Amino acid sequence: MIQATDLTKVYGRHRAVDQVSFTARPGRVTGFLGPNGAGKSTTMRMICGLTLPTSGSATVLGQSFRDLPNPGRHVGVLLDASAQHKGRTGRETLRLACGLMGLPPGRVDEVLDLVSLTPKEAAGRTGTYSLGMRQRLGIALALLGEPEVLILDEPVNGLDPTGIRWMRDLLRSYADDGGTVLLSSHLLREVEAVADDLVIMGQGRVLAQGSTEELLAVPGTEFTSLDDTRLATALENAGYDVSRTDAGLTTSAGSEEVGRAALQAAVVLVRLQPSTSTGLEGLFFGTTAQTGREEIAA
Ligand SMILES: Nc1ncnc2c1ncn2[C@@H]1O[C@H](COP(=O)(O)OP(=O)(O)OP(=O)(O)O)[C@@H](O)[C@H]1O
Repeated sequence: MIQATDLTKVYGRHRAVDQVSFTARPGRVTGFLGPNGAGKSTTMRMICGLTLPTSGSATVLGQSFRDLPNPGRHVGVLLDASAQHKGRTGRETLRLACGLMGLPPGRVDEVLDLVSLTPKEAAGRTGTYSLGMRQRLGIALALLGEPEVLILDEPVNGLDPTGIRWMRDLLRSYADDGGTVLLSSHLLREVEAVADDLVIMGQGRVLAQGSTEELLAVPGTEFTSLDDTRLATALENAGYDVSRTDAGLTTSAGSEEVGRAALQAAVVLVRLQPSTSTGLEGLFFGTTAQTGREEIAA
């Protein structure tokens, strides 16, 4: 469990993170989303005790990160995949971390296998690694101590499609086994595919949070008819909102009300169905439109 309570970070006159509160629960993947500069990394760094909050607090497994004894055994952290010593090999990096955490050296081969780094790759210096290989090593380090909580900042950056699928399966089974995952990413569709809960940030604040299902559910009805203008007017006159989408018209009215309005207006309905989700992309761009940042790739 991760609990952030009113976390705030002010740099000079800039409120990088402004009263951010959320809970990431065990058994669930919590997706942490927001455009560049929204404050995701700063929030994660405060949770991990690497950046001191201006105000507010965060706990991991009920304690502040800094108070956790042997934190690597409880919390696996990947904040910057490039942070490793470039002159060391992947295997040396893991062996060193094993020693620090008091783990048997055999654990190195287990995690190398888990993240699919070959013995040859593990023998190479991390300075020569591709971004994808660095991410895999970062994940190996995070998983090394078999922690109950994972905090991962952009872990799929640099991974190829197979790697992205692998990461999704890994996080899913980790959460299904009772682990807590906090995952930030710009890859919206990936987050949509794996996250049970979402926290969406913009300009340092939480703009929306809740279960993915709940946040993506769009109430209302989609329809097409032989006279959309006439039917839309009938629905608007009855007090419902109507908007045009690529697929036809969407209204806040339920199916039955649309059917009745079509009957009264003598319009033939061609298609009538509950609104399908606009997807995370729609929610994301909708909730962060005010920030004016649109460079997030799907
Ligand atoms: N050490 C620092 N000193 C001053 N400003 C900082 C510092 N670290 C972050 N910021 C600012 O805080 C804001 C939030 O940055 P942060 O890196 O947390 O955002 P982010 O959501 O992780 O963005 P990205 O997706 O681009 O990584 C930005 O405006 C950034 O410039």
